[in-house]
Amino acid sequence: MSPLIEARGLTRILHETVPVTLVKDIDLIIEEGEFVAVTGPSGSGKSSLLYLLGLLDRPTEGRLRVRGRDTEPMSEKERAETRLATMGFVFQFHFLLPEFTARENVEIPMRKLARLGRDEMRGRATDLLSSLGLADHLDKRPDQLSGGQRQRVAVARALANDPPLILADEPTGSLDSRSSEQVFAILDGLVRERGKTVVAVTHDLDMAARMDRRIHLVDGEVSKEE
Ligand SMILES: Nc1ncnc2c1ncn2[C@@H]1O[C@H](COP(=O)(O)OP(=O)(O)OP(=O)(O)O)[C@@H](O)[C@H]1O
Repeated sequence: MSPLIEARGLTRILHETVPVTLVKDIDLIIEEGEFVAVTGPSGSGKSSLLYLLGLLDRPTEGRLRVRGRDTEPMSEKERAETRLATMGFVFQFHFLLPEFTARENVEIPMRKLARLGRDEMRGRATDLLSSLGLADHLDKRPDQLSGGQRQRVAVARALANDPPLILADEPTGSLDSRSSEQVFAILDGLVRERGKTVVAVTHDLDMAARMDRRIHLVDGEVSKEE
């Protein structure tokens, strides 16, 4: 079976007045069921790499395959469809829509994929939120939830379409240690119990040490993999 993600020579250069290299010549294979940390100093290209893997940005050189499919010839529409069906995103700041409830925020990606009927979407959002300990908060808006609860809603939203891959950018970066531990345990459980693949950017080296593999970036290049 093809790896979930296969990057070869992945490079992203911004062509400003002076060219800025965000990531350079990255070779990376991510198999299903792995929990992978992306670490490195501030400005080393961690988020840029995650955006490329998540088809939110296009490389200027190199190749990226998702489940064996070359992403280069894909149209924007195909990229968006691949993203919706294959990936869920969790960012440092939850980016929930403030005017919608927790349940509605989880339903939104399902509506975009349009695979399920209304009742099924509602049922699935309820189940996902309940499985993350939020059964009593389904109808609350983000401003009525704590930081840790909001981030759990964001995880539920990332799982809305049951994607094999979760890409997380500092998912615990804005949380206190107890909420961080909860969110980490949820991500870990997704890998261990539900066979998901999680790639998480983190500054937290203790957390990275508990993942399966670490990719360390310096100046946009992989300096160490362990
Ligand atoms: N739009 C842009 N214009 C100019 N420089 C940029 C732009 N986006 C990113 N950069 C630069 O590219 C480099 C990589 O940025 P990136 O956000 O990927 O790093 P990071 O490792 O995720 O950093 P942090 O840990 O601080 O979030 C940084 O030096 C950043 O300043």
